[in-house]
Amino acid sequence: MKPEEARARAEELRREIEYHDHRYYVLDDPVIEDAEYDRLVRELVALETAYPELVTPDSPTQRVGGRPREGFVTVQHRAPMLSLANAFNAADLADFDRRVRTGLADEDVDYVVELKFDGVAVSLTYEHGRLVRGATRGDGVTGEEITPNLRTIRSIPLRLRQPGAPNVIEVRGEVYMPKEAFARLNERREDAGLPLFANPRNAAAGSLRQLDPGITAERKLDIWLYGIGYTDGIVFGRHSEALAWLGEQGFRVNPHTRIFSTLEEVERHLEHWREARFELPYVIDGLVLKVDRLDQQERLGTTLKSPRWAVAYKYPPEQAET
Ligand SMILES: NC(=O)c1cc2c(N)ncc(C(N)=O)c2s1
Repeated sequence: MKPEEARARAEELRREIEYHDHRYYVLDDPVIEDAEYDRLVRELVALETAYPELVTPDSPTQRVGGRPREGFVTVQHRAPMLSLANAFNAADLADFDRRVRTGLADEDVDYVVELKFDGVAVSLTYEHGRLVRGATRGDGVTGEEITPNLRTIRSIPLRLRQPGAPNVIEVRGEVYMPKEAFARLNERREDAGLPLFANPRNAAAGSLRQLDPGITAERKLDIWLYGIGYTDGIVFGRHSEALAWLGEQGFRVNPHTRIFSTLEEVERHLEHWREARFELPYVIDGLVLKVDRLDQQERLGTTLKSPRWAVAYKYPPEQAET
């Protein structure tokens, strides 16, 4: 095969593998048999081995890369990752809603209501559509650079759907360990006489902060994306629009998000999830309410710590795992 044919075939294989990764890991709806998928990957690995100059950082073969690092580098988030004020009951919610409507001079308000995942908050930076950096939230301003670890999470796209990719976009989400994976991991650790993780959040945090990405890759982590930080080259009018765009770009966005325009509807929704959350294959500790229109978010602004346009409604902690 001539080099330019190899380059063309490698790019064709990458797109095909990316498509199937998206179907399998993001949509949970594969359209190819595992054996056929493995054949595609083997062909790409063979091509990249024969023509090493073909290897690109965003090739699906480069997910579990690099030697273990000595330590973690810290990075500054271009836009701070704020924490959320909490609401624990109907009175707290009514206070939040009143403050929002007062701040907006009684304009109509739509709330986007999303599940609140009990995992590790991370920020993914894409430049010209390619994943260039991943970091933990840290203290909201400075986080730990964990790009190689995040690249092992197969539902994280290494490049965005072209065209339409902005120059820079920081995407926020929560890395978590599904309940099933957590139970299996602790079983293995018990058999190996290792200390057990207390809960899926600790297991996710411990798995993400591995200096060896090969270990992270074994831990079956996953991610939900739910926010956008700094952007250059794209503007959204509503948070719900940003979520839809994330889904179109191939990100894993949670299907239980809803939009309501009255507090009564929000409260009915929160009551539904008070018990329904235990049926989910991942842990949530509440739900998050966000004012949908971004111009209204701007007008409400933030305190030093938290946005005035969002609140986390928390359920009482789950009974300790028996
Ligand atoms: N600190 C924050 O801003 C957030 C934290 C979380 C979280 N742990 N889970 C879900 C969401 C969400 N759906 O927006 C948010 S937002």
